Amino acid sequence: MSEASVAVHADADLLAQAVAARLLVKLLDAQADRGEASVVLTGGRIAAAVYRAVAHLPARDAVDWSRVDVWWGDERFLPGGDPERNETQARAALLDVVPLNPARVHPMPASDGPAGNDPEAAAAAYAEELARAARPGHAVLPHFDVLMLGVGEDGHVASIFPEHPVHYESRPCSAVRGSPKPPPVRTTLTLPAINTAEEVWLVAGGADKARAVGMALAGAGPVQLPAAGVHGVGRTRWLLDRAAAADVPARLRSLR
Ligand SMILES: O=C(O)[C@H](O)[C@@H](O)[C@H](O)[C@H](O)COP(=O)(O)O
Repeated sequence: MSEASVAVHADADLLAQAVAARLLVKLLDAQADRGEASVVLTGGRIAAAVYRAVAHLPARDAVDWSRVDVWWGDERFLPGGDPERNETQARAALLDVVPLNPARVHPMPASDGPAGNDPEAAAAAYAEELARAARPGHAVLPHFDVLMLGVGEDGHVASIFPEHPVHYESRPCSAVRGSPKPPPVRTTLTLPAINTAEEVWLVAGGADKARAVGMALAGAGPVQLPAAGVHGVGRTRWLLDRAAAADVPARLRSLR
C-alpha cells in the first residue's frame, strides 16, 4: 500500500486554496517529467471551491493546459448542461477559463448523450473512452497523475456508497442506481480503477465529515466506509480542514 499523509488546514477556504496550489504544482511537475499531465475530477462543494481557487491563482498560467487530460471520477446521470452535473460545475468554475484542448476533456456521458438514457451503456462507453487513452498493449486505463475525491458524511467517495454492490465491480466504470445522495442514478469509476492513480487526494472540509474521516483513517472496512478503500499507487493524501480532522487520531496527522 502507498504512503498516506494527512494535512490539516485552518478552515475550508484555506483548504481549497491549499489544494488548488498543490494541484497546480502536481500538474507542473507531471508536465516537467512526462510532457503532459492528467487529473481526475470529482463533484461536490469542496471540489468546486478548489476549481474556483485554481482559476484565480496567477500561477495557473504556468501550466500548459493544452497538454492536460481531464477525466471524472463520477458523474450524476443527468442531461448535458444540467447544473447538477459534476461536469457543468467544473466547467463553470475552471475548465471554461483555461485553454484546455477540448479533445483532452473527457466528461462521463450525459443521460441525453450518444449512449442514450441508459447508465449501464454510459458506463460502458466511458470504459471504452478510458481504454482508447490507455498505453497501447498495456492497461485498460490511462495514467492518472492525480485523482481527487470528496468524502461524504457516510464515507462515500466518487459514487461508491457504503454497502453498495458497486464495491464488487471489477470493470473500470460502473452505473450506480439507488444512490442515497441525489440524484439516484450515477456513473462512477470503480475502486480498482481509482486505485491505479499515482496520487489519490481525499479532500474534506466541515464538522459533518469528521466521523467518516476519523473512521476511515482508523482502519474501518471499505465496504462500510468506501473512503477507507482508496489509495494512490505512489501516495494517498488526506487534505482536511480542522473541523473534518477533529476525529483523526493525533499520531496520524503527521503520518508520512
Ligand atoms: O457527485 C458527487 O456528489 C460526488 O462526486 C461526491 O462523491 C462528493 O465528492 C462528496 O459527496 C462530497 O461532496 P461535498 O464536498 O459537497 O460534501
